[in-house]
Amino acid sequence: MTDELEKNPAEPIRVGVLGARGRMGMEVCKAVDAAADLDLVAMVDQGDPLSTVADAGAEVVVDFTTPDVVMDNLDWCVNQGVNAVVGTTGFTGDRLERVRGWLAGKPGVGVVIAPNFGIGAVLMMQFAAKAARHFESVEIIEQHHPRKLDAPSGTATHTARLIAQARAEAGLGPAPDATKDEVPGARGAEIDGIRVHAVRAAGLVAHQEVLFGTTGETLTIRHDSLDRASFMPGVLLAVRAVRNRPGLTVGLDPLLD
Ligand SMILES: NC(=O)C1=CN([C@@H]2O[C@H](COP(=O)(O)OP(=O)(O)OC[C@H]3O[C@@H](n4cnc5c(N)ncnc54)[C@H](OP(=O)(O)O)[C@@H]3O)[C@@H](O)[C@H]2O)C=CC1
Ligand SMILES: O=C(O)C1=N[C@H](C(=O)O)C[C@H](O)C1
Repeated sequence: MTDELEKNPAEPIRVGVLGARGRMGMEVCKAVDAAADLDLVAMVDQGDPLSTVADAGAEVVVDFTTPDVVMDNLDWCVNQGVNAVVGTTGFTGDRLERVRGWLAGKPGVGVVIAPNFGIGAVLMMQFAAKAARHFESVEIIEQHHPRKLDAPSGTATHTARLIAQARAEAGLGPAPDATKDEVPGARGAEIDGIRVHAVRAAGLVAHQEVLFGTTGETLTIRHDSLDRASFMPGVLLAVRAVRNRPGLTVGLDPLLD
């Protein structure tokens, strides 16, 4: 039995990375390269043809590009029958529906899209959703490095949606707020009725606070990614799982259960 296993070791998963020269892409290439059960077969960035991925026989593509290009990348992957793990932001409900539509025509293909691959960040969102029904007030403050292209963050948007859903299920109305917005934007953006504030400052990586308030008490749930290495255990978990999860998986939560 041991001999058999030694003669036929499981084949490494062949992985291609899109956005390979970006901040996250470089970290993913390093993590995939260091994993014995994964084989980094393609590194694609702006200007490189996507066919590089197919030519290299990638079974799983990891996409950390930009919201502008990720849908075309994903459409291509699904069409080619390549599984995808996507960290790129910008996934509205409408976009997710389009991805589901593509996957309906390719039943064997799996796609995992997660707004945040940090295990602590996933827990922070779960804790926030759990706390939401107990507090009349809630605001989200996300803080990121100043080279981030989008605001608010995908994580903040996802958290706001989870909180709004929990508040609706608990029968909570809008959070109390008598303030008149003297300067547009002073009270932040509103996502599903939840206020979201985006801070950009040098020195930051990716951070989020969810501030809850009710009579005589507040609760702050905070998560800090201090290094992009924090996202790698979640990315690798998804890379290893996606081939066995046909269809669309949104968020890392089902992979952690
Ligand atoms: N889900 C999660 O856990 C996380 C998600 N993110 C998200 O990931 C995305 C990337 O973030 P980050 O790495 O910081 O951004 P970067 O700008 O550093 O990286 C994006 C890379 O994608 C490249 N690119 C642009 N267009 C294409 C294309 N068509 N094909 C291949 N590559 C392309 C860019 O090239 P060029 O610079 O030449 O345009 C760049 O090298 C963002 O949406 C961010 O919010 C980030 C961290 C964690
Ligand atoms: O751009 C980033 O850096 C990050 N993007 C993701 C987001 O928008 O939520 C995840 C994390 O916050 C880092």
